[in-house]
Amino acid sequence: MEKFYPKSREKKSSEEEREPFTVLFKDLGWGVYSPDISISPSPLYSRGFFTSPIVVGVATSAFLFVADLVRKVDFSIPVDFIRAESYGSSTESNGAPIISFDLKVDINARHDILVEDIVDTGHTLSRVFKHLKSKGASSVSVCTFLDKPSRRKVDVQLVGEGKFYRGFECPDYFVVGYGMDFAEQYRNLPYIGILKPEHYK
Ligand SMILES: O=P(O)(O)OC[C@H]1O[C@H](OP(=O)(O)OP(=O)(O)O)[C@H](O)[C@@H]1O
Repeated sequence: MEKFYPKSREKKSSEEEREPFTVLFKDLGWGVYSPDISISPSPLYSRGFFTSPIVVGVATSAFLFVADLVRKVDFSIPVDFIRAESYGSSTESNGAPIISFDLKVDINARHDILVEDIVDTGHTLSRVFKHLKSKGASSVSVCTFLDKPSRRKVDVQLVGEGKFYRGFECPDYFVVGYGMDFAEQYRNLPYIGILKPEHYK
């Protein structure tokens, strides 16, 4: 199998050989995030009319990216989580995610920034968008750490003036770490790895 290593590393150690994953993105510091990802207060803020957008993290996998992202915002911003379940312990989406955990904050007439770890088939995003729209969101933007456009099955229809921000395009491998799991394992890896197929096939 083709393996992804940072260009600077030519040889893998025997320890890496034993790991169930190969490293895809290692240094997840803010510096490597796309400069496209920025959250700025509206110009009305200075006139006292500013209403902050609401950060909506998609649980569970986005929890680390949400934590890193909001700590880079230098004004008060509400944060809430929603859960849309589409994968069990399998590596394939079942194509029909359900909202199994809903927001606490009122998003009616507010601008939302939906924060995801990865957009794959687009089913989860599509379902959550529909839900946020039904709750009266004025607009919904997406901020995803990884984007796997090669696997997209449904078009991402942004809500209102919403925009699509992404950190990295992800090759078509099953990735774990930085919040992402396989059967609830590996979420706490401080980097992103490609799970070796022999561990899930
Ligand atoms: O674009 P899609 O094909 O819908 O896949 C993307 C979704 O799948 C993952 O969540 P998952 O359902 O695995 O739940 P988790 O966040 O609890 O791990 C990921 O966090 C996204 O929310």
